[in-house]
Amino acid sequence: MKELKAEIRKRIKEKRLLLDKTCAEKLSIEVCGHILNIENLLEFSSFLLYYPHKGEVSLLSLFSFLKDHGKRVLFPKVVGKEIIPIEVSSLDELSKGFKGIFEPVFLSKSYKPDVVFVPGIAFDLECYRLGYGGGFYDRFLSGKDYFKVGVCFDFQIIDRLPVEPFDVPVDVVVSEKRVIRRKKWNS
Ligand SMILES: Nc1nc2c(c(=O)[nH]1)N(C=O)[C@@H](CNc1ccc(C(=O)N[C@@H](CCC(=O)O)C(=O)O)cc1)CN2
Ligand SMILES: Nc1ncnc2c1ncn2[C@@H]1O[C@H](COP(=O)(O)OP(=O)(O)OP(=O)(O)O)[C@@H](O)[C@H]1O
Repeated sequence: MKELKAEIRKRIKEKRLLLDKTCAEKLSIEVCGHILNIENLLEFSSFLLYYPHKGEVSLLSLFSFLKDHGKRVLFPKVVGKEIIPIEVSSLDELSKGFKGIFEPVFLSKSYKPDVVFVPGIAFDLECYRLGYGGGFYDRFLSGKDYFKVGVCFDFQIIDRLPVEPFDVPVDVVVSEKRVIRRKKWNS
């Protein structure tokens, strides 16, 4: 299982590095457009974004949109093995933290998000996710009722990922081409 996950991580990370910056920016704007079209999304009031790292989809264009609509915007801060969501009023409040990813400087203003945008190396058609392997998001999401939006470029979606008991699927996966909702057994 571990080897299979590692092999998929390597393959997709290589593809992601091939994407040029201009193209990634254009596709990121398309992904943000699909996100804003998710039904009822703007009825939620607090949103956990992430700062793009190593070729991830950038959601930074959503930052001012959400602020202008009176929403609380949070960014993850890594403390030990945990992710702490911290409110950010301006992107100037971020500086390089864990693995060189921009994160809030101060450990203040931690709030519970309603919506969590989840970065990933790969997602599958059942909305399972593969991350860097630290288990940060698995731990953060387990047992919580956040509305979870997986965010990626379309080439990061594969048919089926190997799944372990602690893996937490997202409610919807959004790429520039697709919006995939997780099927619920009871609906
Ligand atoms: N934008 C973003 N923020 C995030 C995550 C994420 O995946 N993306 N995380 C999700 O968990 C947490 C941080 N975890 C991370 C774990 C590993 C690496 C990383 O770059 N790993 C290198 C390994 C080499 C090295 O040691 O630098 C890599 O895989 O290339 C990044 C973030 C919280 N914040
Ligand atoms: N709910 C949890 N509680 C405790 N440990 C966990 C939990 N979820 C995952 N882990 C640990 O994290 C390790 C990595 O998990 P996994 O390979 O699924 O990471 P990932 O989802 O790819 O990474 P990330 O979430 O950091 O992007 C697992 O081997 C497991 O030991």
